[in-house]
Amino acid sequence: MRKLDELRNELDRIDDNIAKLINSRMEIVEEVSRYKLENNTNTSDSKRKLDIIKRLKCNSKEEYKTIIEEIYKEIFRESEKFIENYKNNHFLYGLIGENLGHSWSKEIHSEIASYKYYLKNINKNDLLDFFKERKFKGINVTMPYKIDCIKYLDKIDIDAENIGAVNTIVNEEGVLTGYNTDLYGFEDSLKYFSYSLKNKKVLILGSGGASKMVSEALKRAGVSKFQVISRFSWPSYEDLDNFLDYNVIINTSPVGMYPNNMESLIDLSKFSNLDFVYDLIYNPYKTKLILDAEKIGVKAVSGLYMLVAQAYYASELFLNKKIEKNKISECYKKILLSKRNICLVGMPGSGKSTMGKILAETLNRSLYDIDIMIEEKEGISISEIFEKFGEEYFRKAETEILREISKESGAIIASGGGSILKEVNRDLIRQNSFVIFLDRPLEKLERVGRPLSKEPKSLEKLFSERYLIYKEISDLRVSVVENKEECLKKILEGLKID
Ligand SMILES: Nc1ncnc2c1ncn2[C@@H]1O[C@H](COP(=O)(O)OP(=O)(O)OP(=O)(O)O)[C@@H](O)[C@H]1O
Ligand SMILES: O=C(O)C1=C[C@@H](O)[C@@H](O)[C@H](O)C1
Ligand SMILES: [Mg+2]
Repeated sequence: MRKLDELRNELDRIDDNIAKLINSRMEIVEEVSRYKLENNTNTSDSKRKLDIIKRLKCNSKEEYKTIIEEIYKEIFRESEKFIENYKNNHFLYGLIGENLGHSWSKEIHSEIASYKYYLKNINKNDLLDFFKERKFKGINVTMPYKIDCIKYLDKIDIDAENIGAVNTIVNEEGVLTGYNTDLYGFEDSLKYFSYSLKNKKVLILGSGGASKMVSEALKRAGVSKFQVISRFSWPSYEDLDNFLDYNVIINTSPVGMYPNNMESLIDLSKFSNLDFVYDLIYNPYKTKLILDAEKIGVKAVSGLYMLVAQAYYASELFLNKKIEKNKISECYKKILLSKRNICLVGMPGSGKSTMGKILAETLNRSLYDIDIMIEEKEGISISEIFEKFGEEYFRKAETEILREISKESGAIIASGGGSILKEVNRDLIRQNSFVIFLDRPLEKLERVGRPLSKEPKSLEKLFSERYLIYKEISDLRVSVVENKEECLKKILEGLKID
């Protein structure tokens, strides 16, 4: 038998190795912490932990299995503690709320200032601890905590107090002050879009924190009358007939917000004096309410500019310094460009798939080629779908796919040539897309494998039926030059991307 000293020396060597390995493990855990902070991911994955313990026990001697289990439980506990602490210590600037998957605030703040800004989902039950610890320097607050958070503050700014909701909190040496920069963002947006609410009769849809903010803004703007419409009390959406002479509708409710795109509770055509619609929602860029307003020629504004402007004012408060005002419109334009899809429309064979692919590669964005997606789903070619099931079947499949794809942000969409014939498809495309019409001379259009334009005569007919619709739906018309690189250049110039 070996002597005790000898055995202890052996243990020391093994411990050195274990400590080295634990250090290496913790370095990875630190990377995981960073990843989880950046991506707003929750810490614990119980199934994964159980699987690991099971695997490690499999590789261990029968009499050591429990030891392995206990040691690993401890390693997991400590690692989780480390991750939680890391996330709390590094969450200096950011947004708290309940479902932040939809938020664009991270990108916006990184355009406006140089601090790192993170998103943090918090459960109602953890709110108290979060504010007790108060490790952050400056945060934004969104649904559903804009009202609830007030009780944790030490001070509240007068405008936020009048509104009764807070979206910005600054921590100055442990003292928390609440502000409402949504108000200033909203007011700025009206100036940017040159609309004055003075002497207007305004309907506000929704009765939450954002509705309170808009009510305050309306008082400050000197509106002649305003009315909040709420699902829960009088007047509700059933009572709208009493307000059909109103001039302005402002939606502060989440109806129509991603992922419930295309929902609206209002029939705008009934309103006789409507001249302005404002939807505070920014994803989708154009809600159904906005698309409907545009269709009847009513000026309509989306929530994106306001979102950028409120972030700008929050940034000034976080940093306690002035930031150049032109940052707002610069950032607005950048975010609009990066978050809107680019949808290519045009005649069959005009180059939508080809230029879509090149654009996606150049801009490093996802590509959705609707025709290809239908072929993949059905397992046969477009020509075969037409032959076997007819055009109506194809059109249905096209709308179904568009309904999902058009909710995306920042993607390239190669649409089917005839998709713009249906109003629902036009709405789906326009909600989030910058639409580019690839206008290619008739004689250059490829006709092979395209059931509706096989014959020259039918191609001419399609052209006369569709040309005006392509022009009307598009934000940009590009005359296709017979050189793909030149064509790409023209598209990028139109988009103003260098
Ligand atoms: N700018 C261009 N210069 C030269 N050739 C081009 C250009 N754009 C597309 N092409 C060619 O034109 C043909 C048709 O292009 P493509 O298949 O991309 O059209 P499409 O609009 O997607 O058609 P469909 O509506 O049938 O899906 C292809 O052979 C492609 O290589
Ligand atoms: O969705 C978002 O990212 C936000 C929405 C509004 O509540 C803002 O007040 C908040 O600052 C950020
Ligand atoms: Mg194509």
